[in-house]
Amino acid sequence: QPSPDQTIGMGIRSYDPEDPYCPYRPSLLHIEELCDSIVRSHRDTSQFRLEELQALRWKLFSREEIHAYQSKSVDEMWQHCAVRLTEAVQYVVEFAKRIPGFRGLGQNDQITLLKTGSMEVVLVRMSRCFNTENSTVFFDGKFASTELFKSLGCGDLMVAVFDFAHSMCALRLTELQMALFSSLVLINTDRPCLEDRGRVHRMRKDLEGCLSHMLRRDNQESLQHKLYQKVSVLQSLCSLHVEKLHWFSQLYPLTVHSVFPPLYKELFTSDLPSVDSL
Ligand SMILES: CNS(=O)(=O)c1ccc(CNC(=O)c2cnc(OC)c3c2cnn3-c2ccc(F)cc2)cc1
Repeated sequence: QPSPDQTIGMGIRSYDPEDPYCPYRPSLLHIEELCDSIVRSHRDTSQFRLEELQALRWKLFSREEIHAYQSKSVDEMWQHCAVRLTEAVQYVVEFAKRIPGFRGLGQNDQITLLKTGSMEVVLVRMSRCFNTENSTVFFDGKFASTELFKSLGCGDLMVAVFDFAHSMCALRLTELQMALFSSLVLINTDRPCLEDRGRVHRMRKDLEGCLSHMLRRDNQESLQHKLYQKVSVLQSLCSLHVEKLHWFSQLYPLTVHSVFPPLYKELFTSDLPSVDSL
């Protein structure tokens, strides 16, 4: 029997790795603590709670409001979206910083992982604010369909972004599953120019262990390969975004150079990243 001092509260035994009766294997306790930390970080860095987005889901833009967006010039609408996208990325940067171990990585590796992964996590998170019943996404305080983004001149990109959000909704991820998947999208050992790949790999193994443990616990192992299949779609979406940005910057070099948010430029153009914007 466990010694009395190991029983706290409602008969829950404290964790003592030396105790043969210990209910937790160190790895299981570690996994549960890691999951708690990651889902808390995800919640704290998602600008809206799911209930808030749910309550807003039928707040649609009027014809006049849509027409006003569609009447914006290409560069005006690009500026507007760049600001929104940068805001979403800033929350992802904050999420990354709270992933246990992330701040232990070298500064350059943190920047490399964010430069290549932050947009991917923004796209994963967009499924939280996507209404599959009318294919609208929460943008600027109301729900909008792809037609609102017409003046961007990136119809194919926006359709792909909406389709991806739709396909993520179909997986019906819990916040914990989305949080763990988002951390795995960021902590990716295949990113180019990583200096300490081994350290990223060790973080990733822990996170993979968390995801597979939680999928097993929820009896949803089939989700595992569906999630990993999303990674290639994410990467092609991000390449398309960078391609469109390159096309836009050819047409409006001054807008990108002097009006776009610095963080947006550092993450999505070939300018060398500077630390202070992260
Ligand atoms: C992520 N957390 S959340 O609480 O669910 C949450 C959800 C939504 C919003 C406010 N909407 C957006 O930010 C937003 C909505 N739709 C987009 O695109 C359809 C956005 C957004 C930001 N960038 N882009 C975007 C632009 C161009 C592109 F190629 C890819 C993505 C705030 C917060």
